[in-house]
Amino acid sequence: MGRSFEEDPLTAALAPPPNETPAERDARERIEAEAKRISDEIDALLRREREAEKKRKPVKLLLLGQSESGKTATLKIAVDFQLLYCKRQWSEERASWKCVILLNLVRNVNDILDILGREMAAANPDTLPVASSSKITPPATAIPTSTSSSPTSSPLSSDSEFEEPPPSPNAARRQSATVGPPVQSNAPPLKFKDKHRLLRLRLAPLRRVQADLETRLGAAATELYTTNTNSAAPFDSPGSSSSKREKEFSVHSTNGWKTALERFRAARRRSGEDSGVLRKVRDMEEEVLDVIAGCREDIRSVWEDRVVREMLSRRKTRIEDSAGFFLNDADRIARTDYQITDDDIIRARLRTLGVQEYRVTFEHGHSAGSEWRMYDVGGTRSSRAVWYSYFDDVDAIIFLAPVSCFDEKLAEDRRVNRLEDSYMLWKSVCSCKLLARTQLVLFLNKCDLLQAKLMRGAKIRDSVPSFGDRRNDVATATRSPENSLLFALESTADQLGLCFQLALAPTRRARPFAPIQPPLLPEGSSLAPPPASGFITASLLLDFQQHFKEILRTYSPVQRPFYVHLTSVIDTKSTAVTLGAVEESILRDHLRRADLM
Ligand SMILES: Nc1nc2c(ncn2[C@@H]2O[C@H](COP(=O)(O)OP(=O)(O)OP(=O)(O)O)[C@@H](O)[C@H]2O)c(=O)[nH]1
Ligand SMILES: [Mg+2]
Repeated sequence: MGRSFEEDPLTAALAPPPNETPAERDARERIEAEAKRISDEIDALLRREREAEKKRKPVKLLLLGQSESGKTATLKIAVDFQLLYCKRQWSEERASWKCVILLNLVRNVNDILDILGREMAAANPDTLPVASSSKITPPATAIPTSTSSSPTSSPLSSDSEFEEPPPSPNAARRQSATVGPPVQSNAPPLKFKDKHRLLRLRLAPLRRVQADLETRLGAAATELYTTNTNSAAPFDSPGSSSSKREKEFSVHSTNGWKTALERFRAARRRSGEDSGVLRKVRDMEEEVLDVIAGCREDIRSVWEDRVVREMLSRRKTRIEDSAGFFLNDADRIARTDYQITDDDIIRARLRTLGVQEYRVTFEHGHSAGSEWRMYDVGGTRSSRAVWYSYFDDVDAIIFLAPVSCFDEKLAEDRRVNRLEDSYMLWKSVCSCKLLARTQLVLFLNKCDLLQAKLMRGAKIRDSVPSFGDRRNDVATATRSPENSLLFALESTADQLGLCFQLALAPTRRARPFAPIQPPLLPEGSSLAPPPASGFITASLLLDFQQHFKEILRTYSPVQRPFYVHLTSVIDTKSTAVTLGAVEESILRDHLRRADLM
């Protein structure tokens, strides 16, 4: 039974005094209002402190996916375009990317020269190997062959320098991985001329440039072409197989491409100190640039040569789709005054070894005040064993699946289709109990390359058995009016580099991931179907999405939303928009999790 008003001492104490005059009441109410204001302020302060406390716990984000899926490219954009805080750290690093870009360019050229050499030898065995007594004038400068070579001797001072060194063992492996066998066809034989022989001679110094740059940059500079790991995701059972499995590299936050670049910087510093004493050895980067700049015209000639293009096309070799392709930019890059651009850095290819950690404190936007820890991992099969140790307490994973690779094999295991590998890896991530409450964000990446590939007539059903009878043709894309609209939307969005979020609803519904800029449909456009290639791409992307979504739904220990984005990560502007949306969503989840704790 409750107490009466008269009996409750608190109520009695708070009640206005009896016989209160209007002036006394005004004064009392003013005091009470002021007390309430102060109390509200204290409440707000406490709320802010609680929020800040939640934010103080770092947001942990992992980038996962197979090798060459675009993890490091995504991280570069996150750092360079989103996280202004570490601009300075980044700008220090960006200069070092120059040598990576030069290596990428030189490698493009040497890959072509290797094929050219073999084709010429096959076409006319008498002309090769190249005679050392050739009188061809080489490019004006070259770099020392190795750190042990005498700084005073000119690398081009003897005739033997005109001999083409055989491809390095790694180059040979690279060849077998990236270049198919000569295609038997009824086409007339290719007509190689003296010009091709001269080009091979004049570009021969680039082999040494490549070898030197690879030596300086270390293991990250070379791709991995074999592995003793057969499993897509050796982190599945950490207690057994993965912990015992031989690891490619140890886990170390300073390992990998940062280390590779630092090695290069250190070499540069040492070279600078030496030159202060003897002035015999010029700065490595300048020397590399001198050689490459001396080869500029020849690089252009070989890349624009009709016979060379025909040769590559007959072998179905698409150097332009390979990671770190810079031949179309050779005119701009092969100059002594080459100025590196942001775009070059995003497109540069350097393999990640081990795990790279980035710690960033946001100064602006939704995450202002919160610390983010981002981990970029090596994606080759033998690197995956170390991933598991980073799964604990992770807020979100951005999983990159390169969809253009549906007809390619893993470089490190030529028996495995790259798309199938992504499916297996995604399945392992989805089913991992430690990640049961982690937000998974899927990037179906390399949509630009997928579009280009489909326009050239590639067929997915020929390459991906798990795709069954689904067909990547226009009829499939137009199977229902509802889907037509969706395909049109997605196809258009795809062309704009926009993104979609699909909920785990039974019906297929796509909605734009806010905030989206530019608008979903460009001004003046309608929902009229885009060209057939757009339909094909959209159809395939939907099938890819559906497959990934089914895996998530089937194997997740706890049901969770399916977040998917269609990306061409090298399109920096739209990727920055996507990352903004992802950041907001991850932060929201992070704060919600903190509330539950
Ligand atoms: N055309 C195109 N190229 C891309 C895209 N995403 C990444 N790349 C390029 O693909 C290459 C490989 O990307 P990386 O970011 O190095 O791949 P990674 O996943 O970090 O690979 P690992 O470090 O070996 O695990 C780079 O040259 C990128 O510039 C894309 O959407 N389109
Ligand atoms: Mg990487």
